[in-house]
Amino acid sequence: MTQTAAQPPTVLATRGLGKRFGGISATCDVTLELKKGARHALIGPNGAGKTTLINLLTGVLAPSEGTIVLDGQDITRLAPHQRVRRGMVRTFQINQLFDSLTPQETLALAVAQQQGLGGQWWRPLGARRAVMQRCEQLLEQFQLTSVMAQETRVLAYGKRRLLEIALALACAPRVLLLDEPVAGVPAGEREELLQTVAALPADVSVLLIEHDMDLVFRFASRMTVLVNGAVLTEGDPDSIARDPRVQAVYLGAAEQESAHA
Ligand SMILES: Nc1ncnc2c1ncn2[C@@H]1O[C@H](COP(=O)(O)OP(=O)(O)OP(=O)(O)O)[C@@H](O)[C@H]1O
Repeated sequence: MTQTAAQPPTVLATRGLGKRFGGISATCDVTLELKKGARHALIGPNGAGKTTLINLLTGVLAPSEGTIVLDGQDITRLAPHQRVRRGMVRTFQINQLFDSLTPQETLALAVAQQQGLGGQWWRPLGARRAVMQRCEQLLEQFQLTSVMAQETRVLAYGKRRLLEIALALACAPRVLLLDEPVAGVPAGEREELLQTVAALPADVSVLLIEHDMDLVFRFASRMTVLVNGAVLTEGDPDSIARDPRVQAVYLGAAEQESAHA
């Protein structure tokens, strides 16, 4: 009898997930499994339904049908903040940071909240030390130490994106949903961001939505391809790159784009 390696457990799963906007099916019967520690990418051409799926997972949108299960518990009807509390955290395509706070202040607030101290992180000395230690770790991990005391409004765009991911990690996620982390980042600032994304903690399961195929293929060990709201196929990067259906979808999308240019 051959012995198969034990599969990591599933952290996040959707079953038959669907979302309709009037006559449009933005998400159609999506069944997806994110394994513990996964580096999983969700790809697909414009309008494939990636953002809608993330909005369903995070609770911003309610599904028309189907279920979402996090760590074995049905979270389909939970509000976004309840999902964050259970360990599902996202970043956004567009920066959602407070411009007048510094990276250090931003992270201190999030870490204090996560450690149950609310806005009172400066009160008990021991607790404050724990908050500041975690902040220092995050600032270092995300190459933000040199700019930690500058207002976020003056930071380079790549640094702002790094702060966003650091902020998501400050919430101690079990599942991290990264929504186009390099979108809008100038070429010169991309490498630092790519490396940081690649070095995210191994125990955090990551679902990445990304247009930049360079990042996708460097990062992901598993990929799901969405087309017209439905799963076209799923597999490891090699099999996805070789799949003629995937090539046809991307080629078709590129031809449409150049025809409209
Ligand atoms: N609030 C809405 N009302 C009506 N239609 C919507 C709404 N949100 C999304 N759609 C439609 O659902 C489909 C999927 O859109 P979605 O934004 O999820 O795709 P996407 O893969 O994230 O696209 P992109 O890569 O361009 O961000 C599109 O046809 C879009 O027009």
